[in-house]
Amino acid sequence: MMCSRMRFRNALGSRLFRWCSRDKHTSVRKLLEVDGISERSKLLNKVPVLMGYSNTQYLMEQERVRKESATELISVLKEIDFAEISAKFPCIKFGDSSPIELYDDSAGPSPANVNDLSISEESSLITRHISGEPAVDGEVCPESLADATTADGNVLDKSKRCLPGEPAVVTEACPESLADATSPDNNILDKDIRSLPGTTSKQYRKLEDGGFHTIRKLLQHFPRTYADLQNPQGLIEDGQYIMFFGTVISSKGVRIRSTLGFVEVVVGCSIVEAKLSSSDVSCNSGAEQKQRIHLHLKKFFSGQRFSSQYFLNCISSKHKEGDIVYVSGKVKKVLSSGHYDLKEYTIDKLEEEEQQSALLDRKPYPIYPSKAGLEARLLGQSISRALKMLTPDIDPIPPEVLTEFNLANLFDAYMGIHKPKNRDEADFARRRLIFDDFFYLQLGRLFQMLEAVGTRVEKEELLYKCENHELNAVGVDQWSPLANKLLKSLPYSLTASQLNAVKEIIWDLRRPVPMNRLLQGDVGCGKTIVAFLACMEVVNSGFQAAFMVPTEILAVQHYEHLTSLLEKLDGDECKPNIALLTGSTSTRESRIIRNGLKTGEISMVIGTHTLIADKTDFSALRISVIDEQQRFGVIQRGRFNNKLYTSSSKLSDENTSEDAASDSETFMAPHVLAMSATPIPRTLALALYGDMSLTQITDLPPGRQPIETLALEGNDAGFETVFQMMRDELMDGGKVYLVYPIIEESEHLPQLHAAKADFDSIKQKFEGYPCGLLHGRMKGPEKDEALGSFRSGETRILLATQVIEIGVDVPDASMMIVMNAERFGMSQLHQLRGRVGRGGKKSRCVFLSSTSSTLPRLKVLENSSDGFHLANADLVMRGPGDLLGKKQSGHLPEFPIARLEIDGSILQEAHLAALKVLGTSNDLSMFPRLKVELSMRQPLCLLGD
Ligand SMILES: Nc1ncnc2c1ncn2[C@@H]1O[C@H](COP(=O)(O)OP(=O)(O)OP(=O)(O)O)[C@@H](O)[C@H]1O
Repeated sequence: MMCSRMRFRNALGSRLFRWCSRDKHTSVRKLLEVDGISERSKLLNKVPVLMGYSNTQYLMEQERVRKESATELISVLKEIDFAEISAKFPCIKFGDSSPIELYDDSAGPSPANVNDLSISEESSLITRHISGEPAVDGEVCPESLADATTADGNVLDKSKRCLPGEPAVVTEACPESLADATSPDNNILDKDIRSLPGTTSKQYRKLEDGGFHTIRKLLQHFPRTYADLQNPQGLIEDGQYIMFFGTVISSKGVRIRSTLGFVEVVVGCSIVEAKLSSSDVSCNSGAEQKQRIHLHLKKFFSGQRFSSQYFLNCISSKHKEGDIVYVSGKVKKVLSSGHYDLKEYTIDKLEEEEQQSALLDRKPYPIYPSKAGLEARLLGQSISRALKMLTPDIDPIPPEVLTEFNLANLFDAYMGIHKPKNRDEADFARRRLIFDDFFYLQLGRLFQMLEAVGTRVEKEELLYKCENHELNAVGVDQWSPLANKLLKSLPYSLTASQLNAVKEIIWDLRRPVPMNRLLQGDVGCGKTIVAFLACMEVVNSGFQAAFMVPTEILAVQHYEHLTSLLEKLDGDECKPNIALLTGSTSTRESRIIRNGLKTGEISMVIGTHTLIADKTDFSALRISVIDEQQRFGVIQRGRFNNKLYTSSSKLSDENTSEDAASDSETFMAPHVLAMSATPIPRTLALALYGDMSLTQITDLPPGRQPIETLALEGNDAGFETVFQMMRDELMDGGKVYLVYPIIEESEHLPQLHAAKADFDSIKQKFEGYPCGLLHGRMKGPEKDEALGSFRSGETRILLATQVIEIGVDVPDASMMIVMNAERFGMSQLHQLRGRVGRGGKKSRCVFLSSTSSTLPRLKVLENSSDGFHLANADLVMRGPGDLLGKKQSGHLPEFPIARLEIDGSILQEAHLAALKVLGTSNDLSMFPRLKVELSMRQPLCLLGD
């Protein structure tokens, strides 16, 4: 019964809509007369408007899609017996609110005049808008809804209408600050794409499929480049996509038959046909010959309604004779000469006269990157419409910041990037938008830091220290006794930047929030000792330290290094218990070590990935050091960071008071010190590790001699030279690394030298100098043995693969030869080169390339030993993706417009601006719009309330 009623209503609804669109239908006439409206055109206009749509077409499309859901809803509502519910559940009160008034009387008949279906649909439309739901297919957000009144009488002001997911919609429910913050202007950008005017439901769907769900998304689809609008020179060929400037000669609508018509705009423009050569006697030499051509822009319309002469005239009247326009599209020659059809065209009118004359020369025309197969035309049109929605006060950044940093207002920036008058304007706009990318990243990070600090004074102090970096330090005299002892026992003095790094890190360790710091420095600058000192600081306080490295070789090396340093300390009582845990550690030994970590007997562990295994538990882990952190995936780093310590029972030492441990710290996540020798330019590091503090070691230990670098072609002569150099080095008491790209020879890559294959021949060639072999396929102990022998001098030549690239430290190794060096990236070669020159002996490094064509790239390394310089060169040459490798670049924040390699200075400014804003208002309460914007862009940021 109910089903048949629903079917009937559905049918009635669709019939009504069909009637509405039909000419001269007698039933419609009757219906109109009943309602006192006697003209079809009036009905056609009234019905959709009453229902909240701008015209009949939208209404019909919407009706088709929503037919089922809307009608079902209405039926269900009608089936509800309110009287019965009231009787059963007295606590439920049905309000007697007045009907929802959408329009005042002057705007049209009262809703009572509208048939049942449309009232209900209208109500449901309002309900959806009130609840923040986006419009459904075909709905064009009715402007009149802006002033709608909710059922309980609250004014649903357009300015207070919140977006889905925002805290409140109705004025009363909005917290004050957010009510201000969500002012209409602030919200325009995050409006649903379906609020874009003049767009059909099909177009909405296309835009949504392309990922353009909001106006912001659309506006942030920036031009890839700009084309100079100049008429083409030379021959125009069929199928070319060309832009033209010209004047509208005519625009007319032609009705072909009752259901088909077209509008044709004819644009005349002059093109330079050819540059005549000086040999052409009839003309001035080099003169340009202009030709007048006509472009025919045709658009077809089908259907009775759209092929009416009236409709076609309306469309054609948009373009007036004499209008100066720029058009673009695919040209197709037609029969008469000088005439072309323009397909898939866009046509834009130049608005003002001065503009026209200025722009006739050169107006940058935005070329958008394609996305999800969307036609350029739809994208361009939609962006233009979105721009029209903007108001000049959309900018959440305070004007004083804009002035100080010489930035365009956000409104101008969007206008300037999409519709620039000239290149300068586009550049200025771009600068502002890049600034935004960086600014919110910095603001979020600093905001989070401040949130973790208690009082206002502390916050201000923190901000001050962020501005004045050198103040975040703990003097050596305040370090823990263990750290101090280790420092004093070192056979060398720390360099200035090593010392500053330790001071900065210890300052962080004393704070009640987990440190998240990146320690960066060039190869061989001495990061390891800095991390050891930080570990000793927490170990001294009764906590544990974990040191994770990417390879076993490195773990063993660090373990041996640290234990040998600790052996030299006076007094046994304070010596911490250090363990080594790698994949090669025997099961029995691993069990003992894990147990020791769990009970707290072991204070520090050095190891590989085994440290993040589930079964490794700590009693009181306070610092996690991740060496060569770029070698670990983000997930692995996260797992390591998340090893929360579970007990504070180890806080036995009296020094705990100095560490200011409080109850709240008991379950604090460990401090994280990540280290990297891949010299990432500061700008890139800031962006990549936006949430990390950065410490850089900028100097090398004293006495280091620059490594002499040579790039040679690996032909016979090249090899002869290199082997002679090697002989000299060995005779001089040096040690030599021979680095190979592969272990064994490969049929597929015959040009590559292989470590194993060369072993015997090198042994023969350098008789008397023992050789060793080291590669990734060897077992842990074999590797240790090979490296140990080389370190001790038992072997003088080590044939190795790139396993030695990271961290291997044999201070008296003095020469390196890299075979097929072109196979390695620049930063990688720089890392490899860093394995020599780590002691006082003058060292040499030779890069052999397979072909002469790859030599120039290697020659760059001859001239620079500065890792940061090389990384910058690499960054500019290859971009951040290649420089960082897959693992890291995949986690670069997405910047819609900024290019890290060239926009570094703006990042620095954005950092200063963020400090300034937070200095004015620590919790951003004075800048509510900024706060809302930040939460939109960085939802993970803890934004207080
Ligand atoms: N201040 C210093 N003075 C003299 N030698 C130092 C100093 N600091 C560290 N060293 C020594 O320099 C060598 C390189 O140090 P370390 O292994 O810590 O470098 P690193 O920064 O980790 O380099 P890599 O990235 O190549 O691993 C070591 O032999 C270390 O003992």
